[in-house]
This record gives sequence, structure tokens and C-alpha cells, in this order.
Amino acid sequence: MTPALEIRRLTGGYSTRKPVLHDISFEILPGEMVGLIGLNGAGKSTAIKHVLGLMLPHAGEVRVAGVKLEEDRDRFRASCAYVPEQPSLFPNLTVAEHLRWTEMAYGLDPAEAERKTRKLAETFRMSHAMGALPGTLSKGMRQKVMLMNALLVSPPLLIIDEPFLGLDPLATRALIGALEDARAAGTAILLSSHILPALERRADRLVVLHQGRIVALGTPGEVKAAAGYAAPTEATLDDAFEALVLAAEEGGRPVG
Ligand SMILES: Nc1ncnc2c1ncn2[C@@H]1O[C@H](COP(=O)(O)OP(=O)(O)OP(=O)(O)O)[C@@H](O)[C@H]1O
Repeated sequence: MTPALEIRRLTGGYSTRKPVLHDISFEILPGEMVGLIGLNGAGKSTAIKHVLGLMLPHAGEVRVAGVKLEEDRDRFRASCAYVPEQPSLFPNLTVAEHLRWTEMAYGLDPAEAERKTRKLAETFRMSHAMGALPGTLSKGMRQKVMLMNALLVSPPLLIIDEPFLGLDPLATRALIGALEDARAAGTAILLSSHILPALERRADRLVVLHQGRIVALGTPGEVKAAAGYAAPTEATLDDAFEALVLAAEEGGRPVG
């Protein structure tokens, strides 16, 4: 099975003189949900920028749906949808027009896109707001529009930054349901978040970044074991994360 995302020995960042990411490797298979966690400045956004093809590796490679950016720029980009933490929408397009724009940009089947759009609007309780411009929506509603657009595409790889921040409880529940549906349809999902309990419950695997290096990688149970909390344990992912960060800082080397 071709991984939806394959990062091999990636060293990268904003300047080759001072890389942010050091030799990181992990993959996400179709239908898998992986959580990316790390302190502020650990390198999560930088890793995502490499996956989106906004930056080129200094060394190593990034493949999305089996393709490197240099091999097929259009396929690489079309294979991934990204929802940033800060919604960014076109001020002069209504919610419905955003979804229509996405349908055209990704070459989706119009009838199927219309059916999915209607379902997404219902799921996220946005049916009443389809004719609204972004400037008249709340922040959480703007985030819902971003999520609806990404879910409409159903790409091989879906990346969401802080998925649960700013959503009301019903929207959170709707998003979880929609992500489960996307997974069942084969979409691989990468969630970058500081809200560890939410990831602990939902992610198949976690990538723990610290100072641009992977300090633990595996299921929540494996990450806890890497932090010294072997099963059965009462320790939470927050406990394990803190232990991993402290160990990496004290030892100056990766653990796990
Ligand atoms: N545009 C930039 N130019 C140069 N260095 C940058 C730039 N953006 C981020 N960095 C540096 O890259 C490192 C990693 O930052 P990054 O934004 O990837 O962290 P993060 O894990 O996403 O953090 P946060 O949780 O705060 O969003 C930091 O040392 C940061 O100072």
C-alpha cells in the first residue's frame, strides 16, 4: 500500500545554515490518523510546510500519495488539503461560492460535489449560512467553512492544524464524525495539536517532535512506554509528553 505521506530522513527549514528539522522520518498510511505534537517552536508548522511543498528539503524527501514535488507538482499539491489554524477565506465569496470554487479547482464531479456540500452544510449546521460572506461569520463558523472545503475534496492526505480549537461541542462532534467517515473512505489524516487528550483518544499513532527531532513515534501506548510509563499505566499523554521533553533536554538525545 502506498503511504499517503512518506517523509524520509528530512532535514529542512528556512535556511540551510540553520535547519529547523533534523533527519525526521515517518509515514501515514491511507485511513490512518496521526497526531503531530511538540512544544511551541518544535517544528510542527515547518514540517507541514514541507508536506505542502512550500519549502524544499535540504536533505531527504517528502512524498505525498507516492509523488515528490519535483516529480509532479500538480499531483503533489492536489493530493493534500490543509486547514490552517487561522481561517483564510475570500472576503467577496459566499460560503456556497467557496465550496463551488473548491469543486472547480479540484475538478470534482458537480453532482457529487453538490450532494456532499449539502451533507456537509447539514453536518456542520451551516445550511442557513451558505449565502453569507466570511466577514459576517463568527470565527468558529469561518473555521467550519475551511473544514467543509477540505472535506469536500476528500484528498489522499488531509492536514488540520488545531482541529478542535474554537469549535462548539456540536461542531467538534460533527468534525469527529466527518473525520471518521473520511478515514473509512481511505483519507490519511495528520492532526497538529496541543490538546493532547483529544489526540490520545483518536490518533492511531503520534509523532512527538522536540527541537526539530522526533523523540517518540508510535501508538499512544508506545509513546507512553517510550516515556517510561509501561502499560498498564494511569499516566496520561500529557505526562508522557512532559517526560519525553525533559529527557530529551537533559540527555540531549532522543528517547524511545
Ligand atoms: N518564517 C520563519 N523564518 C525563520 N525561522 C522560522 C520561521 N518560522 C518559524 N521559524 C523557526 O522555526 C522553528 C520551528 O517553528 P515552527 O513554527 O515550525 O514551530 P511549531 O512547532 O509549529 O510551533 P507552535 O506550536 O508555536 O505553532 C522555530 O525556532 C521558529 O523560530
